[in-house]
Amino acid sequence: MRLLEGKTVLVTGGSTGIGRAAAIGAARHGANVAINYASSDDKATSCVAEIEALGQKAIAIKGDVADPTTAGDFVKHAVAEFGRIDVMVSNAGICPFHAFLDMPVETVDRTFKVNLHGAYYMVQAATRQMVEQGEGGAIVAVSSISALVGGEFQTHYTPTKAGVHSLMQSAAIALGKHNIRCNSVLPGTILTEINKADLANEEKRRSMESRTPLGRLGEPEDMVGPIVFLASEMAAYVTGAALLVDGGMFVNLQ
Ligand SMILES: NC(=O)C1=CN([C@@H]2O[C@H](COP(=O)(O)OP(=O)(O)OC[C@H]3O[C@@H](n4cnc5c(N)ncnc54)[C@H](OP(=O)(O)O)[C@@H]3O)[C@@H](O)[C@H]2O)C=CC1
Ligand SMILES: C[C@H](O)[C@@H]1OC(=O)[C@H](O)[C@@H]1O
Repeated sequence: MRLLEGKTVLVTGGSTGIGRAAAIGAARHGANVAINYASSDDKATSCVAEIEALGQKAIAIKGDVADPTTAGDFVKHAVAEFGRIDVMVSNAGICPFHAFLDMPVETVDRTFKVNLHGAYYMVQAATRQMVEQGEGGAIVAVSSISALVGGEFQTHYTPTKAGVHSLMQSAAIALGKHNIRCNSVLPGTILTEINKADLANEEKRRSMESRTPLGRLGEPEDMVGPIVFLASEMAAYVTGAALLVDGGMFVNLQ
């Protein structure tokens, strides 16, 4: 069953990792897709090519989500190409691991601006367009298990993921009257560029795996079903919800 037939889906941070998998997964479900990305031109181009090979339309628009003007520009390009938008997957994010006591101010500022402010501007720009269209829509924000638990080298990062989770709850209330649903997915540890260096430490990687009841870390593809589900009419009565996608890691305390 194709769950997003004829829909226009926007994905931020769609060049690699979870965003790329979500963009290609949405296309497999019948959507035309616009991706935003920051720097990986070749990967963005190849994502578009993969989507076109599936018989769907795609565009890639470069832009830093931390810049408040990027969001409006992204939505404008998508509407010019596809006529409307139906779904926004707000996914772009960074996690520059660093200790707390000597955390540079610039690292804190940048992480907040990309992960939280960027999500805010994107969700706002997408839903302004959806309200204008008058036919509802869906937002799926990529938060994290880190919205619920801490990380020694993520003191600047975990608050942004809690913020994204909270943004979806408040946006669900603000936008319910427009039939715009706002939900988040909370991935556990998914093997992508964001944690390649961190998980190159064999001991750390093994310890993360052993804490995961399903016995392995996640792959970007593991995020596709949950994101497509929340974006689709299958989730027509789901809003303000947060879906953990972590192989059971969160509940494994002892
Ligand atoms: N991997 C994991 O274990 C987990 C990841 N997450 C979240 O998932 C999301 C995606 O991360 P993941 O796929 O793992 O990481 P990747 O590093 O593979 O992908 C990050 C994506 O975000 C884009 N991006 C980064 N900064 C910006 C920016 N300023 N403006 C626009 N795009 C930007 C990158 O674009 P480009 O490459 O072009 O620079 C890339 O497309 C993040 O929000 C992360 O916090 C949540 C929980 C766990
Ligand atoms: C980047 C980390 O590996 C990843 O990011 C998250 O949000 C998860 O909690 C993991 O720590």
